[in-house]
Amino acid sequence: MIEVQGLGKSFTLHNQGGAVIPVLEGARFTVAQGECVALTGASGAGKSTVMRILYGNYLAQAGQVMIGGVDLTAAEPREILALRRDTLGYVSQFLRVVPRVPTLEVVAEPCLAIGMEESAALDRARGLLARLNIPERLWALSPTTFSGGEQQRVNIARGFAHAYPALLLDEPTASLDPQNREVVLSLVEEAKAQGTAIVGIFHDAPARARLADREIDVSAFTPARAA
Ligand SMILES: Nc1ncnc2c1ncn2[C@@H]1O[C@H](COP(=O)(O)OP(=O)(O)OP(=O)(O)O)[C@@H](O)[C@H]1O
Repeated sequence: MIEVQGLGKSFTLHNQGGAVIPVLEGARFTVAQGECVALTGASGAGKSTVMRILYGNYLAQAGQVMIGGVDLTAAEPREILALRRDTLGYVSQFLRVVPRVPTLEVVAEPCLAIGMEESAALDRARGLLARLNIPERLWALSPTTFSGGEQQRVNIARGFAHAYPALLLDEPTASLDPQNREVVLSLVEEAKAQGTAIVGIFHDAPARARLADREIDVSAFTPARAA
């Protein structure tokens, strides 16, 4: 489902004399349907950079990233948007929403975007919000004023609304209480069971041990630095 080959990435700091920071070289891995792969490696090794390349936010200088038949290193912006709508989900700790849109619509939106009937999309959103313990009195309000933990849970509900074939998880259990952490772990397990290919960063080591079938240490892809 996800195939990374010969991936290379460096950053050029144009406002700092054009300094070049090489981060990845020759990165390669694959993630099959129903498999969860955890990215590991010390801080600064490049975990977030790999995730951003996989989501099409950063462009790689070398290599290929195939997700659901689309090569992200060569795709047009509209192809990336279509991939994100249909195939590739991303759950981070942080919610980014349009102000004034009610929570229920925020969560239902990915299902509406793929053409699901409105009543089914709203049912799905209600089910996820209830499961993630967002009080029903909040569903008609915009999540912009919610607490950090509530926003994180709304974001998770939105990320799991549509059963994406591929899913990127950036610390999905960070700062959750034990009960909601357990709900999120179950959602990830259900997605795996449905065949979703998952790449995640989990600083929560017990969560990583439970969910990940394999770990990939991205420091193996650090370019050899000239002495
Ligand atoms: N937009 C950017 N511009 C310049 N350098 C960047 C950029 N993004 C990442 N880097 C550099 O790439 C390297 C890898 O960073 P990255 O955030 O991917 O590491 P990480 O493994 O996710 O670290 P952490 O566990 O601390 O989040 C770092 O040296 C960082 O400074």
